[in-house]
Formats: sequence, C-alpha cells, structure tokens
Amino acid sequence: MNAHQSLAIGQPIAPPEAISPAATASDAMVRFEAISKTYPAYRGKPGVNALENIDFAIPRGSITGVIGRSGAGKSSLVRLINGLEKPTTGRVIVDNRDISALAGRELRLAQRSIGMIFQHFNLLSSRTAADNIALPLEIAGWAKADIKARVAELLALVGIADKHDRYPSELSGGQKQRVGIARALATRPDVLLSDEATSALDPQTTRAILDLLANINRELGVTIVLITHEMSVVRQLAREVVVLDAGHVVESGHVADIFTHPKHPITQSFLAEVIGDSLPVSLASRIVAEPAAGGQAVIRVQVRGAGAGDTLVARLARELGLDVSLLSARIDEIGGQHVGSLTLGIPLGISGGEDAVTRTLAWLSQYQFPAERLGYVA
Ligand SMILES: Nc1ncnc2c1ncn2[C@@H]1O[C@H](COP(=O)(O)OP(=O)(O)OP(=O)(O)O)[C@@H](O)[C@H]1O
Repeated sequence: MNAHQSLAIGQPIAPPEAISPAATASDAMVRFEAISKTYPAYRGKPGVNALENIDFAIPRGSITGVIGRSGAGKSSLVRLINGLEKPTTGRVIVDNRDISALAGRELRLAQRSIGMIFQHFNLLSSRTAADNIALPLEIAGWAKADIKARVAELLALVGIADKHDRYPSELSGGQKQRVGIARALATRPDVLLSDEATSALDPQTTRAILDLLANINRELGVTIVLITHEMSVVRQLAREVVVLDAGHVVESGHVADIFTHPKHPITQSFLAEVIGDSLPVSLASRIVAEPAAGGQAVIRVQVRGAGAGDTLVARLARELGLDVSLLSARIDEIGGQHVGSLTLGIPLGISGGEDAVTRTLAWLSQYQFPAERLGYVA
C-alpha cells in the first residue's frame, strides 16, 4: 500500500493541469493559437495590448469559465471567438475552422453556430418574446411555419412557454435572460458565449439561469464559454477555468484543482471573495501574528474528494500523538468534486515551541494536502 492508498480522507490533490495541452487536438471546440490583440492608437489615445500570447483550448462539450477583472481582456477574447474582432497575430479555430480568416457570407454562416447572451439581454423592445427569438431564424431565411414550431420549442426549453406574446418591458430580468438564451439557441449553435449573463440578476435568479445553462449543456451538448468577473459563477457552473489578467492567461485548469491549488495572486484574490475561504468572524478576530506560550498555531488545510477531511483530524492526532483541535470546517461541491478547507489548532509547547507545528506541516506535505499557517490563537 502506498502513502496515498492508506488515506481514508479523500484524494490527495494532483497538481493543476493546464487546459491547453490536453485539449489542443481535435477535441477542442475553440482553440486560441498564439493570439495577440492590439487596438491601435486613436485620436491621441495610446494603443492597447488587450491580449498577448494567448494559447489555450476550450474542450468540446465543456462549460469553461473565463474570469478576469475589468479590462483583463475577456470581451476581446469573446469577440475573437465569434469573429466580431480579428486577432492582430495568431488564429482562432472554432470547430476546426479558422474563424479569424473568414469574412462576408462565410463568416455570417459560421456565426450561426455561435450563440451569445449578454448582461443586459439586448432584446428588441418592440418585439414580443416569441418575435425576439424568431429574429435569427428570419435572418437565416427559415420558412414561417418552421419558425413558429421552433420558437414554441425554444420557449418551452427555457421554461417560459406562457410568455410567448409578452414584450420585454412585461418580463422580469430572469425571464428576459431566458428569452435571450432561447434566441441564442435558435439556430442550434455548437457554442454558446455568455458575456456576464447573470451580472444584472439577483442571486436566486442567477442560480436558476445557471441551472438552465447546465441543463442546456447536458442535454444539447452545447459548449458554453462563460465570461465573468465572479468566482461564484465559475464555481456554480464551470468544470474548466481560465484566469485572465492584463491580457495574459495566468492560470488555467480544472475548477476543482484551481480552487484547491490557486497559484497566481489574482486567482487567490478571486477565491478569497467566495465564502468557502472565509473564516468564522469569531475565529478570524482571535488570530494574531505572534505565538503565545500554551496557545495554538492555526493551520488551514485544503482537502478534496468524497469524504474529504472526514478522518484527517483523527489521523493526525493518532499518528503524531497530538491534541489537534478542529477550529472550523467547510466542504463545498465545486466542479463536481467535494472541495473544502479545515482550520486546525495545533498546540504550541509550554514555552511557545513549534515542534508540533513543524511535524504537522511535514505530515500534511507528505500526504500532499496544501496547508498554510494563518497565525496563532491564545
Ligand atoms: N475597441 C476598442 N478600442 C480600444 N481599446 C479597447 C477596445 N476594446 C477594448 N479595449 C481595451 O482593451 C482592454 C481589454 O478590454 P476588454 O473589454 O476586452 O476587457 P474586459 O475584461 O472585458 O473588461 P470589462 O470586464 O470591463 O468589460 C482594455 O484596456 C480596454 O480599454
């Protein structure tokens, strides 16, 4: 039995694996190859390098989150996927075709297989829900009877069959986004681009729309690219994530890996914003920087896998002969995996000695549990 098999406390955490190399073959739905995008200087404003050295692939059938702060380059990336912008260098391959090389009718045809939904829905206020959904089909030259049947199907798919004749002003934000999703799916696209599609919605409606997108991905097999500045959206929906910062991909991989193993400070700061990382106020307020004789060191351990963390405290106590306390614990389901963090109190020696802390950190490292020392409590 090796060290890993002997653990009853969930899987040790594998190092995060970049999306790019794994999905560069034909299983990629979208592939960025050596992309850069520079907006030229204009009327005295300097040029902007919005994207530099972008090389990654979005697996076919995946839900991939692209997260970044304002100005990171997310919208530029999306506009490259649907051919609204051309790269300055490199190629964007969508479904094995170089969309960056297409123009005119060819580009318009390719764009029919790429749907898009927006933060502010972008519905025509003068058209009913049904007529908004019909629009791309009219443009594509569908027959009237076929449009009618398809629109009815789409309204049912997004759960608003009864809103057929309603105008956007008569719909809630969530209902408007359902119309937007139905319109985006009208021409049966292979890719659905979501540009901050839930940013204008309350948390409950956001949850419902993200659930709808998950169903669409599962049932129709549509690849979803989720542009967002919120890690909570990535956590709820995506399996893969790409972190953009100042035009560069700083980290990418499976969501569960990135959540347990964030490397880049920008990823760490996104993660700090989601509740899983926060400590109970009563504990956080007691943590100090200096050890106190007879107190405890506070260690946070990341755990992952079914039963994650269940027996970690007991094993540590037994194997190291320590009086370990569990100060707080949180387990979430992220990217389809159980991921969590345990905050442990490790006793200091009578004179504040750290021998037990050193042994605990070595033990955790041996079993590949990422751990950090948060400070000390009396
Ligand atoms: N058409 C344009 N012309 C000039 N500069 C642009 C243009 N579009 C974007 N930029 C610049 O490129 C950079 C990246 O912008 P982009 O909109 O892609 O970022 P973003 O991550 O989507 O930001 P936000 O979340 O604020 O929408 C920014 O510095 C932006 O000012």
